[in-house]
Amino acid sequence: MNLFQMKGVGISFGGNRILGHVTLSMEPGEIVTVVGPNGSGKSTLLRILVGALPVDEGEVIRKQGLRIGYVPQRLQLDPTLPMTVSRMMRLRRKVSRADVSDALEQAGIPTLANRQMSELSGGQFQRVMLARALLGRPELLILDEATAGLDQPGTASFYRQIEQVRQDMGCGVLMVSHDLHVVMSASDRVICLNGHICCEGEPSHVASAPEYRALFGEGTKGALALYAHHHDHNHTHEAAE
Ligand SMILES: Nc1ncnc2c1ncn2[C@@H]1O[C@H](COP(=O)(O)OP(=O)(O)OP(=O)(O)O)[C@@H](O)[C@H]1O
Repeated sequence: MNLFQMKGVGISFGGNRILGHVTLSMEPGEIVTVVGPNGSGKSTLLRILVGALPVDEGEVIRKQGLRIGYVPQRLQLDPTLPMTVSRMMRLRRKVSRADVSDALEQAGIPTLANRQMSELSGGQFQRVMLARALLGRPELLILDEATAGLDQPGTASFYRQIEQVRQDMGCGVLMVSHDLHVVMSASDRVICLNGHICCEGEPSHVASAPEYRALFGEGTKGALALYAHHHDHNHTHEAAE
């Protein structure tokens, strides 16, 4: 049974058609990444799936009772507001301290429960967001640019954690990412979006597809080289773990 099926989905905002003819489904345990240029409708696609936006065309069928965990693009917290990680995790729903502790463990940050949110590194903050999304034991985990602002080691480490979560919990993972180099190694399937699905398939297939090359550049010889990053300086860095 698919986690969801989107059939011919389209949506417009103020007369502008943002997405059209989107047909997409996912199986349990799959890791699927959506890539595409800015404004190509990636976040809109995720928000449709979460149920936050009604579609104008087509239909979205979710597995009955599908449990979704959502990590939004950016959550702003007032840094002057004292709040521990544990309190933040229990804000929205009634959960036990044991559940919080399990979720933090799953997210790879077992020792952070009593830390202040304002003291966390970017990587640690995103793992708290991940832990929060895991509280409801999702069958589908949806992440919208969860690694935005993290450096390369932080990003790679975050994706390794996602892979671990998938193994431990068996959930499907649908994410939007601009980290093409990691996407290609961390995903089972890549969807290339630009108002419609331009191409999709295994990472190696998508990386060599002309539609993908047209969007992300010809000279990359695949995505791996695209975001190559050389360090010629040293700096101290507080990683997520
Ligand atoms: N609620 C809304 N009302 C009007 N326009 C919207 C709304 N949500 C998104 N849009 C527009 O739809 C288009 C696609 O936005 P979306 O956020 O889905 O793109 P994206 O691919 O996630 O972009 P990015 O990579 O920059 O995050 C943009 O032009 C955006 O301005």
